[in-house]
Amino acid sequence: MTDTQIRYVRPPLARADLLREAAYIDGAWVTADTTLEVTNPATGVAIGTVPMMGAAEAERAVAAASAAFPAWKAKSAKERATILKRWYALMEQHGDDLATLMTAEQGKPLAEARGEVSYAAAFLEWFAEEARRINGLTIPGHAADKRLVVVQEPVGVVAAITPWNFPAAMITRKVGPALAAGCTVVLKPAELTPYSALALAVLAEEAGVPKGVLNIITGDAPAIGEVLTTDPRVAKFTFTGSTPVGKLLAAKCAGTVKRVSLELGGNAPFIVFDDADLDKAVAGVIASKFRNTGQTCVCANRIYVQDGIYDAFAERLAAAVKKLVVGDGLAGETQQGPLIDGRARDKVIAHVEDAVARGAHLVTGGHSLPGAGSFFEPTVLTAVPTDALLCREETFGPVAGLVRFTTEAEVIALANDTSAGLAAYLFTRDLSRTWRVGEALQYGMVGINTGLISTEVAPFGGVKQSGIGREGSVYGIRDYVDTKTLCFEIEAG
Ligand SMILES: NC(=O)C1=CN([C@@H]2O[C@H](COP(=O)(O)OP(=O)(O)OC[C@H]3O[C@@H](n4cnc5c(N)ncnc54)[C@H](OP(=O)(O)O)[C@@H]3O)[C@@H](O)[C@H]2O)C=CC1
Ligand SMILES: O=C(O)CCCC(=O)O
Repeated sequence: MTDTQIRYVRPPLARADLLREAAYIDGAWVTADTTLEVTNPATGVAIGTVPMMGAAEAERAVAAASAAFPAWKAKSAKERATILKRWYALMEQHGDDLATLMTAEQGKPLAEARGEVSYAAAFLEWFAEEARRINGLTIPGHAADKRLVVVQEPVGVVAAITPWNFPAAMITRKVGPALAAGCTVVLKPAELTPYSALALAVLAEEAGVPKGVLNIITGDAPAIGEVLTTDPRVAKFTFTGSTPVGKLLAAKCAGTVKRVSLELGGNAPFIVFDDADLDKAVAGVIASKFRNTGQTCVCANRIYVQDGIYDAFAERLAAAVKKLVVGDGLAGETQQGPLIDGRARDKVIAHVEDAVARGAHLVTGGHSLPGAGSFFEPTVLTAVPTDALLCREETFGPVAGLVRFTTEAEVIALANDTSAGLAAYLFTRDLSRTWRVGEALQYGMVGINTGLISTEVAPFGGVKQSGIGREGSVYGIRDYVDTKTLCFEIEAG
């Protein structure tokens, strides 16, 4: 056995070459003198390394994307769509391997990882279809000799920075529309989950994505980010991650007036009215709050339950949460994997301790689990005060905090009392109330009698400080095109 085999525990893959320990620049796999280790959060054991790159490699990647842009833009929409469809098919074909890799580096249960692979692939399929519908407009001329035509052109080189919680879907949701529109891309994935991104590059290459069209670099986030947000060759910057980092990077983009899309943190209210179907509402909380062990920006963060059903709801929710199986995501029965790292677990602990110190009651869970993995028990708290951290900040963990409310007006005010505006949920059988409350909630997305709102066909994005722009759907391509007006003057015959 070699040193590497002893030190690193590789996930079992049918195609071992999907695990790449190199970055992908200008169609070549590139290593670096220094490396970063990638760790399995369920075991605390390293999987392998990726190159520690910085500004120089970021500049090379931008140069490659810039050089590749004219030829990629010049391809017909159908040619680009054909390549994207092949990439989609390869993702599905190797879906089990991609899921295993994702679970190993990110921790989510294997079934959830397989679901994310299909969700991620669906963005490639969807935007392959959209590539051929980036239609323009003709406008009646403003004078007898004038003709106006509007065309949509690719913005150019796109720089993308993505997070660890959805290591594949956050990539294809950006790269799919970018490539469909005719843009080229430089992507920096999260350092905690780079292998899913690099495996996608392996499949993109096999699908026929030409060299330079997609570049993936790993390493020093601030150094790479500095280039991606300031280099004048980059036309657009797209980011999913925390609100403070998003704000910082968006500010840097101002210097070269880049187009900016941001998908930032949420603080989702989940409202259960007296007339709700309780079983459905409990299932909704499990789906929304406990998806990816509570680590999504659309996870329910504050659960408002109306007086009349509060106690019954709390009891049923606690019973459902107690049944959740916690463990290594690679084990078949696991429903809740580890948190991404010790820092994430410390944040969850702090939120629970803060709520309890302010008078909340711990109904189930509430503790981290011993061992090398960053596990935290699925938790339910009742009587959470609205000034608790659990209500004020994104917890990003498996903690359901219940708050009692009495009137519709009161809960709308509570729900909107935040600078975030990504997702909200409401459960009621009253049709008029679904419209009233749905319209009153200041959020980019509202789930009505459902805890799952994500699909490639619907626009995803937030209002207020949760972001700018929309991903997925027919709207998702708009962030990757510039609108150009052609104004013709014609001579009389
Ligand atoms: N909207 C969402 O979906 C997400 C929200 N979050 C929220 O953020 C909290 C913290 O998570 P965290 O992982 O720290 O999120 P970050 O915002 O720090 O990370 C997201 C991405 O930004 C990169 N990044 C971080 N700092 C810089 C920088 N200065 N310049 C360029 N790129 C940078 C990261 O790189 P690297 O990994 O290499 O450091 C990663 O690729 C979570 O608890 C959650 O509340 C987190 C992830 C996703
Ligand atoms: O947490 C995120 O950043 C994105 C949520 C995943 C999704 O539902 O699309």
